[in-house]
Amino acid sequence: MPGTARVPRVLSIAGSDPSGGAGIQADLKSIAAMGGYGMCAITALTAQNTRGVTAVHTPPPEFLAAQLEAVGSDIAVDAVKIGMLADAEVIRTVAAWLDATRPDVVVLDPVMVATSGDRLLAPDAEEALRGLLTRAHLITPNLPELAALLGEPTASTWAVALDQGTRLSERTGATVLVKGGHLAGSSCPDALVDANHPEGPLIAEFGGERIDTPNTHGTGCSLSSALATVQARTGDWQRSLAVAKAWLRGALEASGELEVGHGHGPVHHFHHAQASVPLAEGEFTDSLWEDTAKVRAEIDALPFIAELDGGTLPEAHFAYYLTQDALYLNGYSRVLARASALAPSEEEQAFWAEGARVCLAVEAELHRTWLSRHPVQAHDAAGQRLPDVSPSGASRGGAPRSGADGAGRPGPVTKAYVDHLLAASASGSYAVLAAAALPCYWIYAEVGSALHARHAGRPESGKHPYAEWIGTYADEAFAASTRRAIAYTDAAGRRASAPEREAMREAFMASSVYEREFFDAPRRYA
Ligand SMILES: Nc1ncnc2c1ncn2[C@@H]1O[C@H](COP(=O)(O)OP(=O)(O)OP(=O)(O)O)[C@@H](O)[C@H]1O
Ligand SMILES: Cc1ncc(COP(=O)(O)O)c(N)n1
Repeated sequence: MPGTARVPRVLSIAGSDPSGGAGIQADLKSIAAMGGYGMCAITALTAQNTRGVTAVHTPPPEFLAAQLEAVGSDIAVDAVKIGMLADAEVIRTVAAWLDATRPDVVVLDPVMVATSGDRLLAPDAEEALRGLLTRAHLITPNLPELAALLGEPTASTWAVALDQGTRLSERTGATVLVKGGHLAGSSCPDALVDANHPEGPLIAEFGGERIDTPNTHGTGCSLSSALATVQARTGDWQRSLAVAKAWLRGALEASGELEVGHGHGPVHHFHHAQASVPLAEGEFTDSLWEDTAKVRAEIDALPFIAELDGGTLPEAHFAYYLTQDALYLNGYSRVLARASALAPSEEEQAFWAEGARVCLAVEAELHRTWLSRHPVQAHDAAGQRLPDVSPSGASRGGAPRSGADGAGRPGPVTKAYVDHLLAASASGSYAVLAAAALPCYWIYAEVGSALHARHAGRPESGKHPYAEWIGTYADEAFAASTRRAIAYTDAAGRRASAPEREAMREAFMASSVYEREFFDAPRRYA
């Protein structure tokens, strides 16, 4: 019975296209894309590419019969898709096999002429092809093929096409998929026509806008084999077409990403699965890092970095930076504690918990040392120059802190950054939270080690007002933690679903932008 196979075993009986866009190559990709197990019996070999067909070789029909026998004698076939048949002998071979096996789902794409205009069926084989139509459950001709099968001129309007489809359905007893791909104009409708429906003739139309792309090589092959596969799962042509058509639309839209050939290129059969392609270790976080190249270049070019490096950073800016850093660390500590709570392994749980503890220790140390030497000015830069952005002047940690105690108030960047991290915590996704938390490790470590390396190479470094601070950037323990944070985020990314990976990408980018803003905040708000 059709409509029961979880992984439908689908046999394509069709020609080979070595350029991979049409024929059995397109069929196998489409069947796999729809969750089926693809098989193929090759009717003919073509030499073709996206520009056209240069040669066709049709092996002896006995060899096709041997392929069909080999598959059919061993494997249950849930659905069959038939494509290029080359000549009348091949058609007779396929007809005999269908009569002997009577598959539950037979989709016949009556391939006659390629998109390029090259013939794929001998002219004298058209009559034999008409004879095969009655053995199909669904026939999927394009408009010129529909007309040729009826011996009529090609329809130039959708109404005439539907009328022709109805008559072909009447004559063959099959359902006909009338395809609007060859119509002129901006719409590209399809319709399932069943003239023999027990409750009267049925025409189910599926509208669609034409996608502006030259990459239409193999659309008919792909749609028919996708339909055969989904039909084996659902047993319902309308539901199957809705799925296959939406998928094909995405494949046409994403076709430009493939950059295959110079003529009519193929569609992107696995566009929907691109984001869940298995990744090698480090590949995901490398791509996150690559995404933020521009933001990181902007950080390197900030006056704050050059002034810190050159020792010319105004002390008020440095004090503002330290104050905000302490406030940030308090919020960040809570975020890391949440990462610990969500972590999938004890090793990761302990890592983030230790990170949370270290943040509080560093915050306390900042107050004890640097902030006592570089106090925030009495007017509290963040609180005075800007409206207080935190309700009740509370720090991210929730403990009320006024400017008067010297701890300062979170500036707009600190607040926005920590709020973004807290939102990632609230998402409930460990992967998204790890991606949001990572730039604070990774970008800080990179900026710090570059600054430290530049500074250490200079002889006058001893007289530098920020030399001691820059010295803290050479912390090997922090570099090691950064490597572990990268590895855990990478592993989470490799496990993540496609939408979760996308959310990770967005979270990492947003945090990287906040890193840039954080370094620039003293100039703007101190
Ligand atoms: N530019 C396009 N935009 C949107 N849908 C399209 C476009 N071109 C073709 N299609 C869709 O692709 C499917 C195949 O249609 P088409 O009429 O091109 O068949 P075909 O000529 O048999 O295909 P092939 O190019 O493989 O020979 C149909 O569902 C059609 O609506
Ligand atoms: C082997 C083979 N089968 C079918 C087609 C039709 O596809 P299109 O019309 O998109 O060229 C083809 N070109 N090659």
